[in-house]
Amino acid sequence: MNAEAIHTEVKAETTPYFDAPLKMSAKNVSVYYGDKRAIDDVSIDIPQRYVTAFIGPSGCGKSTFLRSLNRMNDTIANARVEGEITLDGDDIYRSGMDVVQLRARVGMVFQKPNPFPKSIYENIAYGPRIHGITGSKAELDEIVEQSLRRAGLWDEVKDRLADSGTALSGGQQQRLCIARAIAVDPEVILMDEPCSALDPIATARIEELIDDLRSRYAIVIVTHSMQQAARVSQRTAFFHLGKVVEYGKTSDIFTNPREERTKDYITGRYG
Ligand SMILES: Nc1ncnc2c1ncn2[C@@H]1O[C@H](COP(=O)(O)OP(=O)(O)OP(=O)(O)O)[C@@H](O)[C@H]1O
Repeated sequence: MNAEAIHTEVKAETTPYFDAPLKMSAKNVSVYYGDKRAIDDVSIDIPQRYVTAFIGPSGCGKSTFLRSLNRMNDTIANARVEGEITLDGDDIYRSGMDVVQLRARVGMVFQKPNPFPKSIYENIAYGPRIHGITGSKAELDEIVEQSLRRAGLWDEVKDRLADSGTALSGGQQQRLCIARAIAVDPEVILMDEPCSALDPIATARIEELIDDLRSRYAIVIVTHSMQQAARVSQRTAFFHLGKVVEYGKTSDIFTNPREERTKDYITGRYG
């Protein structure tokens, strides 16, 4: 293999920003709501087994961009995505892409915990069942237990799996939603301000959980809390007015930002 071929191969497997395997890549992505451009020509790579935080002032497009990573914007009538987003090199917007399957591979956890109004067990079992992941009841039981264990909820709910998911505390509900995302064996988990409705203790548990989960998944988290971004993420992208102003190692973004606008934001001069 010549030097150029080796270089190309390495580039294909790692992000240009970091020496980490690449999971998703967005190139020249713009997102419109009708005529309004909410995301303007964003290119960013999401590495495997890292937590990537999206920070930035309200309305700068973090959630819009996050939703474009699993085509959740498709559910918004006037939203339109331009550019290319790949998952393991495969264009997720290509024709013929199975969007239901994509959303299992790239799961999502929302700001407000949203368990189904069903039992704790059914909240987890529903996804594997509709995706045909499992055949027997014993296998399904196993997936339910394992997902709840990974989400750090098993010990609290193992004796009440038939109770309604909505009867749990807010923090438990959010861990249930994380368990529900895990149950369909995702590769990427998108989290849109997952702690904003939680108290500090429940928040700390979710943050610990995120840290545990990153050994298996690529995680992307939108957060308004810079302390949270600094605590849980290894990579941070600073969004402003629909653009990514700066993207890099979290420690660099918070201690040594290159851009004046990043510095202003992290020092609380605006936002
Ligand atoms: N469904 C929608 N229809 C029209 N405009 C929208 C829609 N959703 C978001 N927008 C607009 O797109 C821009 C980006 O919004 P977005 O929610 O992505 O920002 P954000 O950075 O996540 O904000 P926040 O931190 O407040 O949640 C904003 O101007 C917002 O008003």
